[in-house]
Amino acid sequence: MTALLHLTELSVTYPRQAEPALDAVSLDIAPGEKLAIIGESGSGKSTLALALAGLLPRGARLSGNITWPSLGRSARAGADFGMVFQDPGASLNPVLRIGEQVAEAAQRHLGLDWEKAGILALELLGRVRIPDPELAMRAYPHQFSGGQRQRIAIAAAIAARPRLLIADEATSALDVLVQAEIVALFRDLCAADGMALILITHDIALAASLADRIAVMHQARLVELAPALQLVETPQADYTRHLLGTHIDLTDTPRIGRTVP
Ligand SMILES: Nc1ncnc2c1ncn2[C@@H]1O[C@H](COP(=O)(O)OP(=O)(O)OP(=O)(O)O)[C@@H](O)[C@H]1O
Repeated sequence: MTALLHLTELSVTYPRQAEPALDAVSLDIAPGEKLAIIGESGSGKSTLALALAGLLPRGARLSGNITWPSLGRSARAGADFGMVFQDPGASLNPVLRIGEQVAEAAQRHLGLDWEKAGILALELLGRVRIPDPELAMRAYPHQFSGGQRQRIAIAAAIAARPRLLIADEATSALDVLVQAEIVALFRDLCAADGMALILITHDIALAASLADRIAVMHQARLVELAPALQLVETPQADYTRHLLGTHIDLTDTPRIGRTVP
């Protein structure tokens, strides 16, 4: 199958830094694939996401290649890929009504008129299970809980039907129940729309329960990339074994549904 996204030897060095924050990372993502990227704080996960979204700060040096083989051209932010972050406040405008924010994404990227974009926004709010979408369209971000704001940010990010959603710690600030709902939403969106997902997380159990494959980052490098259960059950890299050993007790992780030998 033609890859959706292909990274070759991608490296990033931030201004005034001697060491790269991302060091020669190569990987493919298939259309519809759910890839989790795990690793300790500072290992380069967000840098990878920012690099492929074209959002690195000015002065950052990027080398290597990012191609989108199944698109046959470079990807457009918002249209071909969307992003959601840990803080939905980063992507929602506090003084714009929810309906306008979601409709604006549809209008801009799909070229819909306001009326059609509004109808789509209403449908999207229903799809991400915001209660009473009609009322929500006229409300402002502060009138919603953190979990609901994250759902709204997801609705805006998927308004243009992107081929890829990048979720950078998008569930880490939420309580466990709300987190599970957002994860179920990601799963539904990928299954229904064939959308691919890059899920950046510290939570190995979450990665193992949702992702098709898991990439492990350590000190700017990709140290292991394997199907999720294989990586959890038979990790190859010493660092992955260390991470699994220190961060979760897999014998006590019902979300994975298996135990490590
Ligand atoms: N704008 C920046 N300028 C300079 N250094 C940066 C910048 N952003 C990140 N870094 C550094 O790059 C390295 C990788 O950071 P990055 O945020 O990609 O890691 P991460 O794995 O996403 O961490 P976390 O899980 O804490 O978000 C770290 O050493 C970090 O301090």
